[in-house]
Amino acid sequence: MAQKPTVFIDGEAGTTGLGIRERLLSLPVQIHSVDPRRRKDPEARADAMAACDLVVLCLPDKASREAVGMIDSMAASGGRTPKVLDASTAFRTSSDWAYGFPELSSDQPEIIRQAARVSNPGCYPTGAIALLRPLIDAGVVPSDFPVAINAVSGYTGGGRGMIEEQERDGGPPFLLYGLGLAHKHIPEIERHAGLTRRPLFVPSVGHFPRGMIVSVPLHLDLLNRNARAEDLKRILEEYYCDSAFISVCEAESTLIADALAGSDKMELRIHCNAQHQHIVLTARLDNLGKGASGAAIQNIALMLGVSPD
Ligand SMILES: NC(=O)C1=CN([C@@H]2O[C@H](COP(=O)(O)OP(=O)(O)OC[C@H]3O[C@@H](n4cnc5c(N)ncnc54)[C@H](OP(=O)(O)O)[C@@H]3O)[C@@H](O)[C@H]2O)C=CC1
Ligand SMILES: CC(=O)N[C@@H](CCC(=O)OP(=O)(O)O)C(=O)O
Repeated sequence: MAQKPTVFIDGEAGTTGLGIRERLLSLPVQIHSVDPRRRKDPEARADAMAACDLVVLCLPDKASREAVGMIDSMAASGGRTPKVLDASTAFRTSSDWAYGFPELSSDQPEIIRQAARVSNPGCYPTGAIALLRPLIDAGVVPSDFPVAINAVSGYTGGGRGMIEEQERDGGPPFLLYGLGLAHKHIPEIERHAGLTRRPLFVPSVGHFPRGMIVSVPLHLDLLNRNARAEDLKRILEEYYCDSAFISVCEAESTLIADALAGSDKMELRIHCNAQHQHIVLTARLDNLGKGASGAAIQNIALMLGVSPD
């Protein structure tokens, strides 16, 4: 029997690392771990990287950059190097990294399959890009449209620090943040949605563990091609008709943010008031599911050429 490919998760004990580890059990791969006491020891990590086919970086941005530096040094000294999937924000707009959103275009799965380095999308960008990219590609939303994006995330989006804080102290019921209007996900959304004007982005966090809604309000009469809500819905339905993870659903009068907690799926909706020519596009997902570990598993399967047992 052929040997199973090996995967090392650097940051295995963190929120995203644990989610990926759990989901890896569904793939025919072998997990290579380091002794937990040496999990931050560069030598132990370098040995693990040299021994595996794919390393998944589930680290803060700075530590991710350092890990990629270690792999670059291994390559420079002629060593065997693993493929890399990075969960941080560090390389999501780098042109020499593939963007790990298989539903981005029909070419994207093959791009990911061939790539040595893939960046896993951010949780908020996953929702925003899924809504906007098809409509921009279709020419309905102009690429320079002044887009404003609102979003709410469960507190696990803030990693271990925020989880401990919210679970220890109760945490505020709802908190608007990123009010300097310079959230780290804005360049990623702009680039991969195909926008040429920087979008406004206002994130928030609620006192619930996991779940997310990303909303994009638009004035229908400012869009191209006299588009109606039905046209936008049809564009999204055609774009995602082959996706096992993204579905286009009927509008609802209310949306509960954590309804997809524990799932790797994402639901897109178009809410419309035709009389006032107002629409709101919404994406609902689990920030730790399709927004992190679920997407990582899709990418790992493509990068290693494996599928669930
Ligand atoms: N949580 C989420 O919803 C999402 C997170 N991400 C991204 O994934 C990455 C990880 O985030 P998340 O899992 O939430 O964060 P966590 O804080 O939960 O986990 C990070 C892990 O990395 C470890 N770590 C930190 N520095 C080093 C180092 N130098 N060497 C080895 N291990 C190290 C931490 O250990 P210790 O705690 O001991 O410091 C911890 O176990 C981040 O870049 C984040 O932006 C992406 C999508 C969604
Ligand atoms: C609630 C919360 O704090 N969320 C995080 C983003 C979470 C995340 O997943 O960011 P990456 O995908 O880029 O790692 C934040 O706003 O910085």
